[in-house]
Amino acid sequence: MLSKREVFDGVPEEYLSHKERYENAIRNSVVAFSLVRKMQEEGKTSINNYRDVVGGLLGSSVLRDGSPLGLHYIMFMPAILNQANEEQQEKWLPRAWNCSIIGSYAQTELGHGTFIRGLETTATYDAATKQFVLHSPTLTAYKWWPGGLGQTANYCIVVAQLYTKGQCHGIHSFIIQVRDEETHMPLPGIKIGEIGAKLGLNAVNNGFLGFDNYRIPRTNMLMKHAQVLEDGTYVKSRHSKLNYGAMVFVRVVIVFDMVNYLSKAVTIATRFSAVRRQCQLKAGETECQILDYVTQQHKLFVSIAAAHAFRITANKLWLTFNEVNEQLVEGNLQRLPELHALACCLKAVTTADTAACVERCRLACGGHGYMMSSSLPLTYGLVTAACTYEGENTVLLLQTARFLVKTYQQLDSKALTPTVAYLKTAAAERFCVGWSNTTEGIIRGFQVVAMRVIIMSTFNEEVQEMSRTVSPQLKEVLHQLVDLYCTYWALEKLSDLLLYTPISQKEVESLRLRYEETLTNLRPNAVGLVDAFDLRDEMLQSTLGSYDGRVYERLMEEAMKSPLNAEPMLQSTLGSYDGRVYERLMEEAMKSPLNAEPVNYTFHKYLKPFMQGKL
Ligand SMILES: CCCCC/C=C\C/C=C\C/C=C\CCCCC(=O)SCCNC(=O)CCNC(=O)[C@H](O)C(C)(C)COP(=O)(O)OP(=O)(O)OC[C@H]1O[C@@H](n2cnc3c(N)ncnc32)[C@H](O)[C@@H]1OP(=O)(O)O
Ligand SMILES: Cc1cc2nc3c(=O)[nH]c(=O)nc-3n(C[C@H](O)[C@H](O)[C@H](O)COP(=O)(O)OP(=O)(O)OC[C@H]3O[C@@H](n4cnc5c(N)ncnc54)[C@H](O)[C@@H]3O)c2cc1C
Repeated sequence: MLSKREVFDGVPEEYLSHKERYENAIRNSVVAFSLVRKMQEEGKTSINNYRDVVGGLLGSSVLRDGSPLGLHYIMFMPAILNQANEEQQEKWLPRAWNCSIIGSYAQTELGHGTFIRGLETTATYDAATKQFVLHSPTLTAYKWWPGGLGQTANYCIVVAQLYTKGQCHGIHSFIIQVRDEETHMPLPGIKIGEIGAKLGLNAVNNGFLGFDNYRIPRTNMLMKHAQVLEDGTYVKSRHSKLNYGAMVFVRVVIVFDMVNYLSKAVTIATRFSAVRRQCQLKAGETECQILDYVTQQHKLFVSIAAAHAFRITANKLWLTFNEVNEQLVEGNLQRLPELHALACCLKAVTTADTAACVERCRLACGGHGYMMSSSLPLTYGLVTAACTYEGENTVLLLQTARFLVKTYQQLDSKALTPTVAYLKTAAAERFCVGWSNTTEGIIRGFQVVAMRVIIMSTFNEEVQEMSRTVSPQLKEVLHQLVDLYCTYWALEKLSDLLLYTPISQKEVESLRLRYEETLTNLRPNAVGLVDAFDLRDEMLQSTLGSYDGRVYERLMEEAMKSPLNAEPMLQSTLGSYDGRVYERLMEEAMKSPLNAEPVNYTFHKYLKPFMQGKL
């Protein structure tokens, strides 16, 4: 098994070229996902519960900047489970599950990502041959972004506008082979490659895909929800948005992902803050730990509380997701809009907050936080991408707003679904809720704010759940975290509270004092709280956050690994753009060294043996 950082004669991956990063990612991924296959064979993971296993691997040090095989598990397989009929699942799932085919998910195009009803790729049914003809009518119709598609996947789910009998029926999903299974060469009518270097996730091998009147069998349209019969008759789905199911699933999974990244970043920053001594609280004294500064506590402690809040929320969202999907199977679509709104809101809020908190953790570590070896810049690159993919955050919050406004408009005529029932209470109190500086008082205040602006999501604290299952000592600390999280956001959103609740100036002042008291109360447990995330050094991969606190020795050891300390010069930088966006993006993509060859050597050396179960 490859050791976690030994690649290319011991050169850490930060110093690899773009092409070497990809080749290294393939080597690491086939080894890592062979473990998943071994667990499958031993019955330790199944097609319905591999999320934790794959999620753990994708967040691990072995695949620290993503994996070309990630989308296979994250979207290709869930899309088959969610949108293929039984016959199609029998045909495709076993091959996907044992990785004898590697898939991706191709929805976004050069010209469209958010407005998916505007996608340009067409799938036109030819009844004479019982085939669909896939075509990219323009450059902007090229699929752009699908993970793993550049040089790795040989199949993918393609989302295209379905035409039959001269009529367009909107976007539908198709499973399409894009490369030869033996040679890995792109099939005739397929134009494919990778899109080039990105801010982060440079091991994911995001690709582009164009079709030139490419034919597939009718039965390659995923037909669980809608169908096209042999004569071209279109049978529509019970609900037009059931085809969006794969996106809802990934939005739910992303919330769990944010818990992992936020826990990692705040562990690194808190431990470093306990080791780092800088300046004196009183002249003549020894320099104090920077963790003793209230300003440092203000930067970090709310991230500890947020990691717990997000974990509780993610678990609750996962329960809701499974409940609603069980109801969908029984034909009950009643809670689908609520699930969509929840998944949109929580994906947007947790990714935006995590990106902000990870950046704050980096800033809290001074210059050492800016080092790649701290792992904080890499973590930021990973989480900030999540604000964009799987639905850009602004757009997803608008979806939630749309649902809340609609719910409010039906407040008196329709039973409310569980997660918006608070709107009834807030409405009943006619916004004149009395203010109290308690956790419950703050939550109620936000419910009133939400009621008024109908775009704030409310924060469901699971305090009762904690009091049943934890010791008095732990309960006290967890309550401190709850208090911290609520008072932090009450102070952050003070303008709303002042506008819409009767909070008084005196109460704001005591809220501020209470906030600082809570920081002080949490200080003695801060390192213990991040130790409780139980993240091994191998996971953190950080010179600043290692458990033993040997920060400076590690910084120097890592610095000495730079080839710059052994050689005079390294690569140059790339050219800039002239404003012709799509053509320039494609021209830049074609500069990638990966696109210079039809098939990278790692296919024959690693990927093919892995897919044939010979590794
Ligand atoms: C399993 C292993 C896990 C491992 C975990 C490890 C790692 C972490 C995980 C993930 C990270 C890694 C990789 C990420 C890969 C990312 C891949 C992608 O990015 S795939 C592409 C994603 N693209 C999008 O998300 C596109 C965003 N746009 C949309 O979703 C839609 O365009 C829209 C914004 C929702 C608008 O759709 P539309 O225009 O059709 O609808 P509207 O007219 O706005 O609304 C009409 C109506 O429909 C309702 N609705 C909309 N969507 C849904 C839905 N999904 N479900 C249910 N209902 C929906 C909407 O509410 C309206 O209802 P009403 O008001 O009643 O009319
Ligand atoms: C790392 C990464 C991996 C990805 N992986 C995949 C993948 O595997 N498969 C795949 O299909 N896609 C993938 N994507 C693409 C991703 O889903 C899209 O980037 C995303 O949906 C946003 O679409 P866009 O990039 O076209 O931006 P746009 O939709 O053009 O948005 C650009 C800006 O316009 C704003 N905007 C757009 N519409 C509205 C509106 N109605 N109201 C207000 N503001 C609006 C947005 O808020 C945003 O700020 C990936 C993207 C990234 C960054």
